[in-house]
Amino acid sequence: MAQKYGDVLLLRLGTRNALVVSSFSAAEECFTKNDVVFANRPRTLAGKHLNYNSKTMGFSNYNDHWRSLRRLTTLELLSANRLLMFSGIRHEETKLMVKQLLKEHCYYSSDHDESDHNNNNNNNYTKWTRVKLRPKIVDLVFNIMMKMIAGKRYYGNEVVEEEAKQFQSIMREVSGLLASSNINDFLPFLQWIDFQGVEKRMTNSMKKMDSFFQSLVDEHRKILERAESDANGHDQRNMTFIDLILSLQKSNPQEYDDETIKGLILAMLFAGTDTSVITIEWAMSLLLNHPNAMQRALGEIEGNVGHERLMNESDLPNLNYLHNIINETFRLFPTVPIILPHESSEDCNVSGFHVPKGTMLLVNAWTIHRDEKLWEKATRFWPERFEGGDDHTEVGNKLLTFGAGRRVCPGALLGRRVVALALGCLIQSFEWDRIGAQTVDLAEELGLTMSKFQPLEALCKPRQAMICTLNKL
Ligand code: HEM
Repeated sequence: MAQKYGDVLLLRLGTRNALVVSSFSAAEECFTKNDVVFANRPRTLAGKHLNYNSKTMGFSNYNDHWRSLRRLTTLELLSANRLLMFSGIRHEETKLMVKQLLKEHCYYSSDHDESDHNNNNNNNYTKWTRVKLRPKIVDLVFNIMMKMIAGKRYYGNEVVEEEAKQFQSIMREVSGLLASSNINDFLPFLQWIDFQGVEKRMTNSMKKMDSFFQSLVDEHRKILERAESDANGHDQRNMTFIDLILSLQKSNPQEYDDETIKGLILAMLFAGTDTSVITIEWAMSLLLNHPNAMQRALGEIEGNVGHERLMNESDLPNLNYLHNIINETFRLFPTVPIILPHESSEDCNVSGFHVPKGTMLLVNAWTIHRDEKLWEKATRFWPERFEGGDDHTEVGNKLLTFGAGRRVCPGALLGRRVVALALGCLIQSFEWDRIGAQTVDLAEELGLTMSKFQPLEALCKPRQAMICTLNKL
């Protein structure tokens, strides 16, 4: 049964109600006036398994504990100060991605030999080559996350082969299962159809993942203990997220137990990787279809950074147009088109509707981001619309890319940095073009996250002005 009132739809799905919100004003009402009521997440099949115990940060069924876990995440792990400590990792990994692209996709022209290359002859690389960008970005983002979490890289070169293979296989398995359980999560009355199959496979995969994460925690615990018993008592390594929570565990073992650490690793990997990868791919696709915007972004980077070095995070505050491109990408292709479900903990009122306790809230960010009443020329890619403001301006606030209210994404700052750094370095280092005259197809793949249906393939070659710098990376 369904009741509709303006852009708000109340569905009764068996024992479950869902409130579907497609207007900014109704969404605002849910996340401001009713923020406390909608602070919980519903119990979903994926959530149940992405959940070590009732405490785990992330997706569902941890409603009693989310406040303390959010505090840990936002204040201890993903705060601006803490992120600054890890900026070296992000810079190093982005540099490695650029280096790898250069190695795999750039050739010497036939009339130059290796010595030209060594002499940094600027005419060496003249050929356009085809690049499948998504695998490169996946490697980059996973490596950044796992370096910050555990000090390990599992993709590309310089990895411990066996461990990396195991990690990659577990990630593939769990991602596949999460994708297959999504429809059941949104339409719970369908769960009986494949409930047994999906649930059984999920239990097995989660066991594998649990033991993998436990071995990481044990390894870090041993290293910390060894460092403490060392005569100097100095640990020379860079701290990782696991180390940071293990040190909190000492003073508060009940709050920060191993289950919490594993739950946090899991939440960060599943909430923080796909989302950033998808955004970078959409942004590059949009820029290929709008070469003038690409040119303007390049001009801004060249003006602020030059050609003598690869851009880094300290350049980001000067690159307004790059941020405008990213905001416009977030607007047109929000990675999480329907914001992760919230649930009402008591009866409330939204846009004149009586919403019963236990109703699942589904906010349609995709529709709101393309609402003509809210955005001038709403379907047009026009980064300039964000000019003269930042995310706290009126326009910026209409973006629901990271959700809103108490459960707003705690990784927004990190996500934005990773996207901006990767995109900026790709624009600065390489020339990009479409394959053929056709524009890049912007069809979307349906799912909990909204990736590009056709993975992006493009032509690339190093920028002449950057060759010297790139050869030195
Ligand atoms: C472009 C990048 C990203 C996008 C678009 C994105 C988007 C979102 C959205 C829409 C939500 C739901 C918010 C709500 O329900 O109101 C969310 C939640 C979450 N995100 Fe992100 N995210 C990104 C990056 C990250 C990163 C890098 C991390 C962590 C390392 C992260 C961790 C989380 C977690 C843990 C939650 C659940 C929060 C809770 O339930 O309280 N996200 N994200």
